[in-house]
Amino acid sequence: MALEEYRKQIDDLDNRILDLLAQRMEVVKQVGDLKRKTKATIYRPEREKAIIDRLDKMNKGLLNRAAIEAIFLEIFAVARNLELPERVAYLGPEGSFTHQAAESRYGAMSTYTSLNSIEAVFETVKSDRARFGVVPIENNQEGVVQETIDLLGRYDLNIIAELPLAIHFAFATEEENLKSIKKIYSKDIAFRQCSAFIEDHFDKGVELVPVNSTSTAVKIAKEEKGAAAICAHIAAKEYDLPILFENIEDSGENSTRFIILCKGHFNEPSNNDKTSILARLEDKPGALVTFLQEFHKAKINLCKVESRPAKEGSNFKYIFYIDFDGHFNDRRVQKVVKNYWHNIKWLGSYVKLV
Ligand SMILES: O=C(O)C(=O)C[C@]1(C(=O)O)C=C[C@@H](O)C=C1
Repeated sequence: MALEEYRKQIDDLDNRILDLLAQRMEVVKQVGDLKRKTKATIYRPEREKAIIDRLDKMNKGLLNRAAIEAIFLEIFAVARNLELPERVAYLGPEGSFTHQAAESRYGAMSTYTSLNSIEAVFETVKSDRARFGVVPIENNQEGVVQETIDLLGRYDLNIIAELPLAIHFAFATEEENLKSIKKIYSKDIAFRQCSAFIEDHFDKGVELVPVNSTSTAVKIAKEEKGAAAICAHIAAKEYDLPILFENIEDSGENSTRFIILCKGHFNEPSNNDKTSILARLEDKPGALVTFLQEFHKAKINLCKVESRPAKEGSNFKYIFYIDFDGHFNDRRVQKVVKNYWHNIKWLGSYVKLV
């Protein structure tokens, strides 16, 4: 068949897809009306997961799960926006990895606010200037983001979803020849994670200049002669700085887990959930072991236990951030926590992705 013939077929199929999408959005609009009347929650991640699970199961075509997910997450994002435009606050600046993570979930139709600190994201969601907040909670090379854990203790917000993102760094510059590069701008952490690339391509004469974000690095490299940036792909694209090398990080397994914050939101169980809590245990020998043994006895898998010093004025020396498998409403979980009501702050139960 000639190319023109194939294209004709594609055009016909696209027309039908668009028509079906428009029909879907008509129904979504009615769901939105209903939800607004009953004050029900717009964002239902467990329902979105159930749809993707179902489509993945029935799918007989060429699409794999990742492709189905990519297409439908965008459809859900448009749908949610139609039900109620949602503002998403994230740890900026524009072009940061957090921005990339936020866009991967909320798509191109949502309204975004870039903020300068993790606390500003918490504050913005708390005071209803944004419905959702996206912040990093841990990187598999660098460990947990302690500020996020501490803020989860201080603010009454819920974790409604986790977002794992593979972190890749790009090397971007206006220079065509590496020999012309005198300065490389980036974040400290990025220099550490791309040290082999830097050693392999540059001699000691090149200056590594740490700045507060990889987007700032891109902005400077765009203006300054002889400068380059190590940055997120999205940042180089945003400021139109040519990428010379992609994926320059030392380890191919660098990933960051982000969380989505929201006020007063409770996800229904999805059958594959994770729960996050903060536990304040008494400062006496064996308190943590006894508490954790309860999980063991109930056959609940612990995913993460992090200790943080309790801040002044508290009777407790340490606060423990704990992630475990299961929904807070599960009978097994309720059995464990029932003797610890006063010690526990429930942060959220959400679909487990990591
Ligand atoms: O089923 C719902 O509750 C909807 O609002 C519809 C819909 C969808 O597009 O399928 C949209 C948003 C929710 O996060 C989940 C699903």
